[in-house]
Formats: sequence, C-alpha cells, structure tokens
Amino acid sequence: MKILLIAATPEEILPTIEWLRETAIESKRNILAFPACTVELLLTGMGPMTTAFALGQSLQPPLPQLTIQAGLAGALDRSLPLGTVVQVISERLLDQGAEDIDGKLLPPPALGFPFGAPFDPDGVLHVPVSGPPLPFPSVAAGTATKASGNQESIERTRQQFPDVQIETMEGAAFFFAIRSLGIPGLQLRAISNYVERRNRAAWQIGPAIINLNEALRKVLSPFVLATA
Ligand SMILES: O=C(O)c1cccc(C(=O)CC[C@H]2O[C@@H](n3cnc4c(=O)[nH]cnc43)[C@H](O)[C@@H]2O)c1
Repeated sequence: MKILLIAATPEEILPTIEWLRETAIESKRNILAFPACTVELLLTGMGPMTTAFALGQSLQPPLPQLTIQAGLAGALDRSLPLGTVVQVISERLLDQGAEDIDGKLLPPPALGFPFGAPFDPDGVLHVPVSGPPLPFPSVAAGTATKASGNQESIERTRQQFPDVQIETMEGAAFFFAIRSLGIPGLQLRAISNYVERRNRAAWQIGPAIINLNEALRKVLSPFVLATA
C-alpha cells in the first residue's frame, strides 16, 4: 500500500517525519518503507500554487491508495479552541475572481465563468469522510493565497462565505487534485490562530503542532506498524 503524506512546511510535521524515519525498515530520500506500506513525504511549500505543482508532479501512476494533507490553520469559527485538530470535509477558494469597487469578491460565475467539476455549482469541493471514523470535528475550509489579517476583508469573507470555519493556504489545491483523480484523501489541520486583525503574538503554533502530530501518529500507526 502506498501512502502520500503532504505538508506545506517541514516544521508542521517534523515530529511525524522523525517518528517515520526511526520506524522505517528502509528509506530512500523521501520514500520510507514499512513492512506493509510505503510512505512518501511531499513538502509542497506554502500556498496553492506550489502545492498544485508539487501534487501534479507527484501524483503519477501508480497512484497512492491514501493521501493525507496535514498542517496548521486559522479558525474563523470561534467555537474551535486553539490547538483543536479538525478533519476538513469541504474546501473553496476565498479569493478567486475579481474585486468589485466596494471590495467585495465577484466569484468566477459572476464574471460569466461557471465553476466546473470537481467543484459544485457554488464553488465548493466536497471530500466526504471515508474509512473508519476519526475523533476529529469535521469542518468546512476555505483557501486563500495569504493569511487574512485585515478586519474589513475578514468581515467580507465571513459575509460572503458564512459556512467557512477555517482558513488555510493549500487545502483547495489538495482537494482539487484528489477529486480530479478520484483517489481517497484526508486533510487534517490543527488550529494555530484565529482569523482576526493581525496579531502574530496570539498564535499558538507550538501546541497546534504537537496536537497535529499526535493525530497523525494515530492515523498512520495502523499502516506503519502493521506486519506484512
Ligand atoms: O507568520 C505568519 O504571519 C504566518 C502566516 C501564515 C502562515 C504561517 C505559518 O507558519 C503556518 C504555515 C501554514 O499554516 C496555515 N495557516 C495557519 N494559519 C493560517 C491562517 O490564519 N490563514 C491561512 N492559513 C493559515 C497555512 O496553510 C500555512 O501554509 C505564518
């Protein structure tokens, strides 16, 4: 079985990389072998463009049977405590289209370009939960090319996309790729900050990384520790 583990930056999944490297029976660069599976590590860089390119290069036959994207996220939904690990079930692009004179986003359909598959007509990419249930809340995510930090633009995002609970910079590229190829995928995010007026001092990256990597270990252990 082939598993692809994806993150934007090495820092976000460093404890998992170290654990996998210690546990592997063999490793060749970014491909680690275990008795019953291989895990390929793919560090894409921050943002949707580098993620799409890295996934396009990596996702060639033989395709992985499981893909996991892991990383940090900002929460628009204030009911999600910092440090919470969530499972993303839908994605949308938060800044694609044209900016109107009042600052509002005109999405592609408003410009005469309807969303096509695998997007739904509202521009949402759905990846429903599959496989055994995981103990993480399911959330709707949105992807932006920059982490929001301006109160007015955050309010506009909230009004335009009231269902979006978390913001990331890569998730939609991942969901677009796996939906286009029809392969299973899991996106786990740990909340490092609230999406609010920029206040970097309030970000809790350390605890979020600890929780994210504990979750990854739980998800990966049945595959990595299985005997052939
Ligand atoms: O120092 C900063 O201002 C800063 C801004 C964005 C991200 C970072 C990271 O170190 C995290 C990398 C990763 O985390 C995701 N992330 C985390 N919080 C947010 C957010 O509020 N909005 C969007 N993305 C977020 C993102 O996927 C980054 O690739 C540091």
